[in-house]
Amino acid sequence: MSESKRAAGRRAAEFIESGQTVGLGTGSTVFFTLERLAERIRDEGLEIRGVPTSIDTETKSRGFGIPLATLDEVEKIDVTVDGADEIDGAFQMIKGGGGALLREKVVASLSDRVVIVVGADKVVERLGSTFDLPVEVVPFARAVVHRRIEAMGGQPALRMRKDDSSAAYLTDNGNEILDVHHADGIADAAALERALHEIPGVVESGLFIGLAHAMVVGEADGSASVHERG
Ligand SMILES: O=C(CO)[C@H](O)[C@H](O)COP(=O)(O)O
Repeated sequence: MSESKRAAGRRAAEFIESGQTVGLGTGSTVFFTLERLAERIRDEGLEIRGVPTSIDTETKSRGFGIPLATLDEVEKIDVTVDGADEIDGAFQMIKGGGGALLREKVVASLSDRVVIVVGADKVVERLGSTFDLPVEVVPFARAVVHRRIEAMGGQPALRMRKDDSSAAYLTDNGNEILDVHHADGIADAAALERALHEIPGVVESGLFIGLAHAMVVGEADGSASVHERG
């Protein structure tokens, strides 16, 4: 599993060129991109500035010595490398397993090119078949959003912290996440995305439609293949 993530993450770092502003996604696959970018900065003098999509990525990037910028300091992003929880043949994705979906979507929307790095197990025929859809919600409205999503046929579950505090997980933005199960998967991701955004209290959904330009798929044998969206 981590060998496929490593292969994809490191391969994507090879596409980055000096002078670029680079969106830095979140997760265990992107970790390997950060690792390889740090090597290239050290060994080749690669000059980039990274825009992190989470506090976790910011911390890791600083540890690797990658120069960083905030969205206040950049007008656009040349290329973003990010992971996904599922991606289908049309390059539609479920993201947000790591809770960073809102910042990830903002950064992706500002990027000329978005490269998704995944292990082969993340490529699916139908979104929602292996992973529940994260939806970021304002805590005040959580119960209302929960009921609205249930009425739409989803089965939401409040994401909890992984310690024993019995407290709800909070995103970097102070919001909560409902992980929504769809028993038969998601038939029409674009329609669901539109419907979710019509619910007051929904901050963002983990459906990423039309945002990815390429995907790098890593395999357990350490190889990786690059696929461009048609
Ligand atoms: O969307 C994300 C975080 O919000 C991640 O990109 C996604 O969860 C994939 O993570 P990993 O590379 O650890 O499997």
